[in-house]
Amino acid sequence: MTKLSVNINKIATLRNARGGNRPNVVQAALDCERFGAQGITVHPRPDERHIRYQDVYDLKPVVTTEFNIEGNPTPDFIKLVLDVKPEQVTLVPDAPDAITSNAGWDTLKHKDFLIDVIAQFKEQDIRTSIFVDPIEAQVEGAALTGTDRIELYTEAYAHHYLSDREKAVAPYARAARVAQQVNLGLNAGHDLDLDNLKYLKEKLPNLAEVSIGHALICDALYLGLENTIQLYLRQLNA
Ligand SMILES: CC(=O)[C@@H](O)[C@H](O)COP(=O)(O)O
Ligand SMILES: NCC(=O)COP(=O)(O)O
Repeated sequence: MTKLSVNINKIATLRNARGGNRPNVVQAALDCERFGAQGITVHPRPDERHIRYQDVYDLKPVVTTEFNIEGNPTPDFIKLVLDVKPEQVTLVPDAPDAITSNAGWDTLKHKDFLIDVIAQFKEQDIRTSIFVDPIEAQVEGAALTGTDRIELYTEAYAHHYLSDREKAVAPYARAARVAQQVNLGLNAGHDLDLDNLKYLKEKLPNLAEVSIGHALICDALYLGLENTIQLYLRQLNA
């Protein structure tokens, strides 16, 4: 089974556009769970333009599914995660001014840094995942950091899916096989949507979890949140 974790950053973006508390991010997380989501993902950034650090503290006591916090492990982020103790932390090497995440870790170059940070989280029984491009050497490098899982960065897959889905998925299928060989759990995310999700899931049999935000929240504007979550779950479980 592949779990669906809903990334609620875009709910926070909408709220922040006006100030105030509409839509209510905590209520939205609870509703996502009520509608079938098996996890809630947040990705706080240093400028707090989406999810704020306070949201993360507010969400922890109420989220009853898997809570996944994503972000670049700056000292502030590490403190937040160690305070909140989510089920999973996903390390993403995004620059503070990047519009969204745009690359995976170089696990070979940053091996010592990742080993140190991952050890801090694992000491507190927080499952770790690191965001990587679908490159076999990077997956092997990830295994040397002590992480429990990797999250494959699926932007390239999503981008090329409509023109040639077989070619688009090939590096991901290879990376997934390497992950299995080196005993790493497998997550995936970025730009996944109702069109491209089912095929990815078919080609990556060991896919444990996807985190989806942007497209899912856009779909919910037209289809409603409950219906949308059900449609995504159907793509994963067809
Ligand atoms: C790691 C990743 O791909 C997501 O966390 C993504 O960066 C979040 O989406 P936003 O950039 O839209 O907040
Ligand atoms: N880890 C990926 C994620 O949380 C959501 O990415 P996106 O669906 O907003 O592109």
